[in-house]
Amino acid sequence: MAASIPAPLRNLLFVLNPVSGDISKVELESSITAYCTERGRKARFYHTTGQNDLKNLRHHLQQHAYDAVFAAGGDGTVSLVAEALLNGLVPLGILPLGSGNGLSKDLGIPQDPREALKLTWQHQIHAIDTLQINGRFAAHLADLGFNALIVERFDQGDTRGPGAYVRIATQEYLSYAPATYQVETEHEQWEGPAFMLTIANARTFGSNVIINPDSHLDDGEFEVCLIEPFPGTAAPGILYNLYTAGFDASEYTRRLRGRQVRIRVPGATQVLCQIDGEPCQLTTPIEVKIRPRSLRVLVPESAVL
Ligand SMILES: Nc1ncnc2c1ncn2[C@@H]1O[C@H](COP(=O)(O)OP(=O)(O)OP(=O)(O)O)[C@@H](O)[C@H]1O
Repeated sequence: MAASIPAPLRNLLFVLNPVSGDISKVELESSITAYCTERGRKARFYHTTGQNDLKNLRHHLQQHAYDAVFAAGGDGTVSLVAEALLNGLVPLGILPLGSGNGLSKDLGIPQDPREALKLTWQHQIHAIDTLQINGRFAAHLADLGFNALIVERFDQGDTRGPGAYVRIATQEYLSYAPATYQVETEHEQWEGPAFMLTIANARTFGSNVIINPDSHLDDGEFEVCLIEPFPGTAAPGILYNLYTAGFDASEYTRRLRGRQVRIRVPGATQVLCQIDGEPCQLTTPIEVKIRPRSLRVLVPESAVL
């Protein structure tokens, strides 16, 4: 992946989600300010509210000039800031504060937010692909099927963290009824029932599940990763594969690749989806398109994407 040698980023905006992570945002703001001031950078802060954040952030970015905008929050905040910066020259930085932090992991960004602050003065800038899913923005991973259901239940629940996610997944697994999908790329077609179907721009979920090994964020294509219904006896092997970059090793998994994909769900006009960790309903057929190299991102100097 080609990287450009960046000019120093002096004027920085930090978009903070006050409710993500269990770190004090007051302390975080003062440590960011101190860190930036020591290095001749100017830090400003923008707080999300959970209401009209995209529209309001876009308006703010039209009124002010920044050299980089950092998302300080979980996957939802990262996706929000990424969408606001889409197709522009200003790069996205990430201070991971959520429970998953998927895109930051795929970009090789340190998971300690104070370590990630180094990106303000030591970084490479890369341009990565993003996706358009029924007109909605996606930077990382989206799902139909089982994982979308778990993300929705998790979102509705009071408890956070990996433990809550595993508990919900275990409860839902026993009664889950897979839907049938028809997937059509510009190269091939596939039809059948699927336990889950991941629309993958990236490689790894925040849970460290590697759903799309050997993929690249700037290759101008994305993958549809399918896990077909499997007997309980196959579950440990599939799980092992998912944590060891062996997605393709199972007879119950397959991947399709393309720049444009249409997904039909016979009998359903609306389906539950999760996009970058946020649940939503999508009208069928679902149309997915790649936006090649449409987002500039800050990554550590040592990162290999
Ligand atoms: N001030 C706020 N009050 C309530 N909700 C907010 C506020 N700001 C943002 N949100 C909501 O927070 C969600 C995004 O959260 P985010 O993903 O950043 O953190 P998280 O859920 O803790 O992390 P993760 O997605 O990694 O689990 C969005 O649904 C957004 O609408």
